[in-house]
Amino acid sequence: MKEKVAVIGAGSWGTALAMVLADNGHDVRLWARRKEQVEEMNKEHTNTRYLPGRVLPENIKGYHDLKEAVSGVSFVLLVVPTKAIRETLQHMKPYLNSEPVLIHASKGIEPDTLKRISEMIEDEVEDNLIASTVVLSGPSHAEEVCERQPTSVTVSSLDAQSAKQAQDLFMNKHFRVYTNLDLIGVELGGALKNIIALGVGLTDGLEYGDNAKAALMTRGLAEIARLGIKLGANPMTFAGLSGLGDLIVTCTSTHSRNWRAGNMLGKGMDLNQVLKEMGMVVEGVRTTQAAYQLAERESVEMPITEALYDVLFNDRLPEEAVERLMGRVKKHEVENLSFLLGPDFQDGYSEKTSPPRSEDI
Ligand SMILES: NC(=O)C1=CN([C@@H]2O[C@H](COP(=O)(O)OP(=O)(O)OC[C@H]3O[C@@H](n4cnc5c(N)ncnc54)[C@H](OP(=O)(O)O)[C@@H]3O)[C@@H](O)[C@H]2O)C=CC1
Ligand SMILES: O=C(CO)COP(=O)(O)O
Repeated sequence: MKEKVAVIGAGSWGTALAMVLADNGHDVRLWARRKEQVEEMNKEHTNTRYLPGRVLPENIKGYHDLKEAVSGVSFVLLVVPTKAIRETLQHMKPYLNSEPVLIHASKGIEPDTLKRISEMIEDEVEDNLIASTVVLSGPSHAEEVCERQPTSVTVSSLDAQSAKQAQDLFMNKHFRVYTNLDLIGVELGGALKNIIALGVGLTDGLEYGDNAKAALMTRGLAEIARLGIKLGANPMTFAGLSGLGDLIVTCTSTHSRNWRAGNMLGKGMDLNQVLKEMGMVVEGVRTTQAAYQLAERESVEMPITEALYDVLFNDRLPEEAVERLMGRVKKHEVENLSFLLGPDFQDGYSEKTSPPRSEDI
């Protein structure tokens, strides 16, 4: 069925997702805050700043007026950086009269409030729109999606029907969409993997090898899952597209903004210089701050996040951070899974000792 969809945010990801929706025959309104960008999209059918060399299908129309963009639509897809989510929702709120399904595709956690994006949405919109909020996440670089390269993602909502509606809206032969009802896990996986990608970029910049990369990704996933489980996520979600899948793509692809930013840091540039050079959002920086605070609040050990926090915000040298990570007190690798496998679960560490508690690891 042909739907009216407003895509709010015409950066690389908003534009690539608008192209998927346009391929599916929907009537797509792509909102950008800069008038000249909207003019370019409508006259030249391009978005040269964010997706150079790509031609936008005719059924994507650029909008500068937020009211016009969202009036009468069935779906609103929010794809602005996390730091712009609240402000954008506040501007949009008076015009959401058609009770659209709100989908977001942004990946971050807000520092200080420590809220996920669906929780920020809950703060900012009318009650009738909250339950049907959907997140779209997974391994999906805009640069490949707009080339119609095979891509698989996950949509999640507290409302199964809304997740299915989002699945139907996006699914096509290049873009496969799974549903997962673990909203917490899907949002956390997408946000927290950016921290690890920054770290991997950084070690690549320092010219450490593949062993370091594999270790960071594996132990990174362990600490993501540790925090996620404490916050109520389903552990299995972290083995899925929005967990392991997104971690792999972000840590191993030169498309990744987080990996590239980390790489520049590892080569010795300072953070402000790096962010200026990128000219695109590097969500992992603010999310490192948020995750550091969350780990403290929840008493969850997140050594990689803490090490990166020190490099980003406390002027610690990257080499020193790596040295500290390598020199941590001896640990057992496997988390205490007795909460999943029952109290008799044995981890094989020692016959005499009980399995370590997650906070010991
Ligand atoms: N790029 C990707 O491949 C993927 C990105 N994501 C996520 O999508 C989200 C958006 O990222 P992405 O598209 O890459 O970002 P980009 O840096 O490519 O674009 C950011 C967009 O947001 C706009 N913007 C910035 N600040 C504001 C504001 N205060 N109010 C309104 N609009 C604003 C920018 O407008 P302007 O040009 O005027 O500054 C621009 O259109 C992020 O959370 C990211 O993690 C998720 C999956 C894949
Ligand atoms: O989330 C992404 C891919 O799934 C995009 O990651 P970057 O923001 O690091 O480019």
